[in-house]
Amino acid sequence: MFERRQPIPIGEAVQKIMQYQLSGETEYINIEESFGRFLSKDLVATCDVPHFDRAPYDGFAVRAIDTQDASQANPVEFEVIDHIGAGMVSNMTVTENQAVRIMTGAIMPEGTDAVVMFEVAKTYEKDGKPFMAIKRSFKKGDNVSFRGEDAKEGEVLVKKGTLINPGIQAMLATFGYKDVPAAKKPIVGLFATGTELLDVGDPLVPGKIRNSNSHMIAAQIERVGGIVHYFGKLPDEFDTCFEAVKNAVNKVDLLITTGGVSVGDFDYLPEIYEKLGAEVLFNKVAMRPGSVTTVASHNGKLLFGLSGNPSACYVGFELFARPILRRMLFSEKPHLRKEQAILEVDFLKANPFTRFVRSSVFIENGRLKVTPSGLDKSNIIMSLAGANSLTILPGGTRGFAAGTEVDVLLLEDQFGSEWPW
Ligand SMILES: Nc1nc2c(c(=O)[nH]1)N[C@H]1C(S)=C(S)[C@@H](COP(=O)(O)OP(=O)(O)OC[C@H]3O[C@@H](n4cnc5c(N)ncnc54)[C@H](O)[C@@H]3O)O[C@H]1N2
Ligand code: MOO
Ligand SMILES: [Mg+2]
Repeated sequence: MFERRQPIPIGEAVQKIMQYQLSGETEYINIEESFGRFLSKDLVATCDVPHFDRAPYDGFAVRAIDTQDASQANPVEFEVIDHIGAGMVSNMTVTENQAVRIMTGAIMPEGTDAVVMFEVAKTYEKDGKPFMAIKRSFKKGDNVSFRGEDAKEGEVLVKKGTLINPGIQAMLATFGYKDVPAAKKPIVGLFATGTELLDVGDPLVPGKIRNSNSHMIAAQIERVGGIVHYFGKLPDEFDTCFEAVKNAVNKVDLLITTGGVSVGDFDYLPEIYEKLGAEVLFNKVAMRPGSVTTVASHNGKLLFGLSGNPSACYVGFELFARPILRRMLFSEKPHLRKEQAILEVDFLKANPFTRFVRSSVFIENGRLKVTPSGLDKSNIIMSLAGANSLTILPGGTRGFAAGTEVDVLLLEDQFGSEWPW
């Protein structure tokens, strides 16, 4: 029997999902493997950096007080009593008019409080002993890199949930994090449903198409930070699909299917959820594409029934599956980052529902601009390639003229947002 569905607002649908406090887990991984992972604990400075006062230049470590009378007319002379490079420690204590020849990175010798760069010192020997003279004065602290100037012990430097980038790798190493607390990657199960589906290597035959959704979503899952567990494709047969879904749920943290969620005669996902005894959170959302996106919960797991239509599937994943996965990766801003951009071209389709247009944002003269990345229909694949954003065009409108300021969700930005709608 044909079932008429009641669409719910997008924000409500997202909230219904986010109410499931799926918590992330920590695993300690070797720093060598941590690039591109998410921190599961705040990164705290375990020591001051640097942890000793040091020279930032090659030159001479001196006592500033001994330089105060130096001028063009009155060079001041220093006896050079030691010579150290980075990693070496002088055991001399510098007293009046003495200096230590010091290289960048070396610890400041006892008694010294300023560094004279080679460029401003004249070096010579007297009675076989090294000396240097300067014609200007220095203040205490001149050319010294102080203990703790980079970071202070105990400081929280990076929040949990942050993607580990090369700079964070440097921090982790600096603070001795041989083992890095990282968010365990959520395992996302994936089925593509559809009797029409061929594998990538199969030749085309009438009525059948190659399964592109599972390859697309696999990449989306990885982009978000999860691990894909692809269970394969399923024909539109109730019993086969029911058994497959039932067996898969317990093997993964979250299960995604594509196709078979609408009201067609071979769309079995709604009945599968019913037979499983799953609680359907929603089965229609006031949006385009992806209106048929259905999400259910079963045994504490979320089941995402994404549309079979490629663009609808793509958008459904980004709006509904991404945030809960990012939450499992400890993110405090798990949603797509929202920004404003200027619409570059007219978009004249009337919008009964809020529309998420696959689009391409770019910066021109310091302004964020956006243009659709191709045809805007939910069965379209090609517009996805150039999409780095989704333009949000609110429902109940008759289209938008070029030059209008619109909201965009950035697909490849790691900053995220707390709650964009
Ligand atoms: N009477 C109605 N018909 C439809 C409605 C509706 O409200 N009333 N909604 C339409 C909308 S909107 C969408 S979106 C689709 C959603 O359909 P399903 O999610 O049930 O998906 P399927 O029927 O299985 O497939 C739809 C379409 O996508 C192709 N497909 C499926 N899987 C893949 C894949 N893995 N790779 C590439 N392409 C795939 C499939 O061949 C179909 O062409 O329903 C509308 N109908
Ligand atoms: O769910 Mo359909 O994708 O609205 O276009
Ligand atoms: Mg269908």
